[in-house]
Amino acid sequence: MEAVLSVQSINKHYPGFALENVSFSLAPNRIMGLIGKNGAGKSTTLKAILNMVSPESGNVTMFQKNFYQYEKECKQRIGVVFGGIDFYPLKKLSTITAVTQKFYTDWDEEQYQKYIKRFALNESKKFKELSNGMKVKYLLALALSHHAELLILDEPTSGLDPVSREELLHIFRQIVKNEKCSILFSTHITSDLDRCTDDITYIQNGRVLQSADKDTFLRSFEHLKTPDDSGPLTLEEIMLRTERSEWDDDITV
Ligand SMILES: Nc1ncnc2c1ncn2[C@@H]1O[C@H](COP(=O)(O)OP(=O)(O)OP(=O)(O)O)[C@@H](O)[C@H]1O
Repeated sequence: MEAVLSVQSINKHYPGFALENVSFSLAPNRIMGLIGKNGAGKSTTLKAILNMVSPESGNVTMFQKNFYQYEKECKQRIGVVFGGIDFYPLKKLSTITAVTQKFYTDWDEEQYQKYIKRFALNESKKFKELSNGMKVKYLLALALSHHAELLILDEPTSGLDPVSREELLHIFRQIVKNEKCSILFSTHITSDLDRCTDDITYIQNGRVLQSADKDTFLRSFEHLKTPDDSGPLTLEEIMLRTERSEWDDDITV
């Protein structure tokens, strides 16, 4: 099946950091987790995909179209949530929603009201009056209310309590099952991936270390097992051991 998102050899340089030849693809109705330690390049990858930062080279194909050429058209079909963006802090949620819904031709008010209720959000509050978790939930409600076929989410679960996180992961699974939608989200929380993802892309120092379906991904790190490990390694163990071997290398240099 044709990928909904194909990222091809993206390069982006900052002083002291570079995304190098970042490539991966996401098939329809799949959830992909983007993992990597702090500063590995997860947000920069998502921003480069969305042209929020301009990559020096590389390409992004979304819905079989060149995203950079058909950006406006593609953006109608996606939902995007980035943490830490306090847009319109002094505006009430109802006002922000009124502006947002004008942008989307496929806005679904019933769906929006369903999520507002489910997330227990008060639309008469100002954006800055929301807690971090509530901000994420509100932005998700907006993203989920125009029948997006692809959600791109930067650490959507990081500000959430365990109950809300569980609920959100459940919603992700429901969306992918019931609607024509794929999800790409970055996270630090490896248990999110255990519970929810089909595919995993691991970024280390701006490069894709591995990108595959979860089983293939886990198998490809079996070399990190020691004789003391009876079962398969967890994702947390894989990350810890991969990053630790880097520290060991640093020490011997
Ligand atoms: N606008 C910018 N100018 C210069 N350097 C930047 C800029 N944005 C990001 N960087 C650098 O790029 C690197 C990757 O940052 P990025 O935010 O993509 O990492 P991340 O994997 O999302 O990290 P975290 O898990 O901490 O959010 C970091 O070294 C960061 O300092």
